[in-house]
Amino acid sequence: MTTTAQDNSPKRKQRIINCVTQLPYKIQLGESNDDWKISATTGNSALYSSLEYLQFDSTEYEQHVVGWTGEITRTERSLFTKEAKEKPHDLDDDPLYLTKEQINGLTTTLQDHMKSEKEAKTDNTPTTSAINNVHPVWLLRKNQSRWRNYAEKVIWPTFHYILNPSNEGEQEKNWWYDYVKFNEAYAQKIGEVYQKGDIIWIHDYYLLLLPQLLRMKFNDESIIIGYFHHAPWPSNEYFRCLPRRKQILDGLVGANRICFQNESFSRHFVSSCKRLLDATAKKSKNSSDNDQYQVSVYGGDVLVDSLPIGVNTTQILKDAFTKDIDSKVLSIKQAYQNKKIIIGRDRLDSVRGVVQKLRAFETFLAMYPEWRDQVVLIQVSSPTATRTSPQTIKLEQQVNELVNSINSEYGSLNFSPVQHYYMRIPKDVYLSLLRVADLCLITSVRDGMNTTALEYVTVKSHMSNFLCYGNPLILSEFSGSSNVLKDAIVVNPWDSVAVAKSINMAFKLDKEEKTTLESKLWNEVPTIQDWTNKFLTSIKELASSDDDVERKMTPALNRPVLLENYKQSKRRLFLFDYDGTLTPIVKDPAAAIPSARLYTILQKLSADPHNQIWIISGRDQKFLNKWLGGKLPQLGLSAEHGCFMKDVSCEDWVNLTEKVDMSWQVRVNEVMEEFTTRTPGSFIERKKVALTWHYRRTVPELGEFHAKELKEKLLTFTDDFDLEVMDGKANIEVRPRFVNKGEIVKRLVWHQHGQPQDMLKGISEKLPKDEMPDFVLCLGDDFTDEDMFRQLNTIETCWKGKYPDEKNQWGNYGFYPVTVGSASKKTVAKAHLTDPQQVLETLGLLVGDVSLFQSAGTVDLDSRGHVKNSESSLKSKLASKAYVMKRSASYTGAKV
Ligand SMILES: O=P(O)(O)OC[C@H]1O[C@H](O[C@H]2O[C@H](CO)[C@@H](O)[C@H](O)[C@H]2O)[C@H](O)[C@@H](O)[C@@H]1O
Ligand SMILES: [Mg+2]
Repeated sequence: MTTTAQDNSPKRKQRIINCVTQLPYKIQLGESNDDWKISATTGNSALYSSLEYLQFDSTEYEQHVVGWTGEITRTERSLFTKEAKEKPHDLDDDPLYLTKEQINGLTTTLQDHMKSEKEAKTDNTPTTSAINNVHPVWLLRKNQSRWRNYAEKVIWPTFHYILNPSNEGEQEKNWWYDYVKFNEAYAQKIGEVYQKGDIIWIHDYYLLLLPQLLRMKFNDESIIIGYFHHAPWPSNEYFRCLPRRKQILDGLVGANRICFQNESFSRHFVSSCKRLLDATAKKSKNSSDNDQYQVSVYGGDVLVDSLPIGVNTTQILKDAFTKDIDSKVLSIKQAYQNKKIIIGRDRLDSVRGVVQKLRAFETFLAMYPEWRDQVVLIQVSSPTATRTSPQTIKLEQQVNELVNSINSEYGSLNFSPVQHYYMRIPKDVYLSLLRVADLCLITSVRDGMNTTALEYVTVKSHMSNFLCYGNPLILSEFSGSSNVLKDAIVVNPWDSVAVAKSINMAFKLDKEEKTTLESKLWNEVPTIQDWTNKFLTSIKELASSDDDVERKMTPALNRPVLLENYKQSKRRLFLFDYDGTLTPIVKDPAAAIPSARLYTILQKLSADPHNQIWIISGRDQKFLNKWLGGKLPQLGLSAEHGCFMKDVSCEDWVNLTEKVDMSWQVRVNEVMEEFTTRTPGSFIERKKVALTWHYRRTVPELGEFHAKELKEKLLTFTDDFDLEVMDGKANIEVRPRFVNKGEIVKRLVWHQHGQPQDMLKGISEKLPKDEMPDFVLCLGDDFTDEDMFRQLNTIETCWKGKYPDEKNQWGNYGFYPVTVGSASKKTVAKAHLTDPQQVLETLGLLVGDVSLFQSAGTVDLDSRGHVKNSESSLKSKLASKAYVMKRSASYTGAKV
């Protein structure tokens, strides 16, 4: 009998790679080249407290934080250096050319900072191990805020129901390219950090492309990616206004789980997937009894649900009830003796509802004269990054006018009912305001989750010595937090009268009523610990359940790699299916004709003597001749799923089924006729060899039902004739079994590139490899195209055995079998493109019509966001060297 030894080794912690838009630090360069100043950033308090929790308190997880450094600036004092005095403007837009040593030094400073934070949290117990889990994403290009433009100026407004007047102009296009690069820089950094088994957790709308990018990069089915969307998700009516809506959804659905702040945001998201990506979704309930959806589309089997973010209630209470804050509260109380205090703290942007709040307060003073002189509204509005934009300036003016008009109407020489502070306030002042408030008023017209509301309820849950326990909260129904704090006094901020009435009602609540309200509300505040653990637990469950289910996700085609390989190859073969690949599927087969764009691209591709292009279609010769052969004679054509072939620059077709008995056509036609009569809208397409029964124009349920029946009937006799009955896209097609698209592919690859074909001769596997194609892009949407992909895979396996040392720099032979359609579809292709539009974009990229950053791939970038080793990267490197020399000279006083 054997006994198993007990495993006493410490359990390995689950590694989490947490990807945030910006590291939780503000980074500044001081007097000298290595004088880094690190301080905490403001904003995103809930997310950063989750990072802190994972970093310092969680015993289950080992966290690695990947984030952009944010704009690296100079400290105020360093502006007074000799150089700064001489050339003040130079330093203002200092592009911060950093040397490798400086980058390493800064990384160490960040790690050390994290280490000392940990020591402070753990009561100064020195941390023995180094903390190597901050991984900065470097993007040091001039105008560092460029990386924010698309997210903040295009996505953010749309997600908050603000439509930009313009569509895709040049400027917006450049913003988009920077957005793509921003995401790519993350993919690259994660590539350096990732270990098999890690969970990748991505946060918010700056990183919407990252999930799919990671899938492309790792090409590893077991990789687990979770995404949490902190902002609101708009209804499809708004979302679909984004010119890049498809790319955005495509990027996102690379995740295994996509989670929102509440059910309506997840519902909107699913609706966008259904409408824009033709997704299907199954709805059920998750363990918290919230709606969850199993979305099948690009990246099939994506779990979509909601989990409202929380706050660190323990820490808030610890920070809010200190002696120092007691005295601050007292002084505020004294300043407004015998007055009720309403507080508000919002960012000053158009969706936080500061204007609505002021209007409601004005209405309140007008409607209830008894409260005049008895109430003060302390409104702290913090400036946003867009402070200098015309919209924010206009908003600022509007707010100032309202404040002045309320104060002049209802104030006096020694009292102003509105105290407006347009500034960021320190945490202790903020906590003092929460404590001192008799009422908190939140009137945002749209937000994801308003953490002020959660923090206020937390502070009011504490039996404070200033008798403000349970003071009420008025909360906008448009705020994400109203889905959580269901027992707040919920108002419509657009209805000033209703808000005014609610303020009056709130002031009249007696102690008991307040206590009841607060005790309910307090139970509704989610904690950050809970939120973090719930999110990660469900992601882990997803990871383990995936082991049981046979699930395969085909990554999106890595277009930058394709482009690079294309450029470096000399014998290129293109194998294109037609319907559903080069043209979108339409109701009438005769209407699916090539677009002008397709012609241009095919013309450009075939103009390159290194390229050979073949269209391998289920269509008949007549159709292909008319629309492709006649107009682009330089293409090779194959009709009826491989029954016929016409070589490049040749006029004659070869019939590969010449010797086949066609008597079956009569019988098949009879059966199809019978079904056509029974199914209104259906029709038969009679080709030279194949017969196709189409039911796209029928009542869908009836068409599908009869298609199934027809197939069963045909299968009863087609074996006798060695025929194949194929389920196409809303069609049933019958043709001889021995021909298929794969046979054509075999013939074309095992062939001396560029030489005429002898269609009736067999293939030779003895050809030298350097005479055969070194780049094959094969695209198809249907299951008949799987034969082509399978054939390419077989040839690749064969070459692996024959030419193990002749792979290219990407570790393959330049074969790209790519399916057009969803990532979840069963396929033997190695990658997918979503639809014919993406196909044209990809081919456009190869012929130079489309920018590399039109959509995401996985491009290696240098630390300044240029494509590695590109011309701009080299130029920037030289400029950087010169700049660094100049700078060190100015520090040492030397002349350059
Ligand atoms: O191999 P392909 O080039 O993709 O051709 C496959 C079949 O395509 C055509 O039918 C399909 O496209 C039509 C136009 O979009 C659509 O109306 C129909 O429902 C689809 O099944 C064509 O008519 C068939 O002959 C091809 O076999
Ligand atoms: Mg097709």
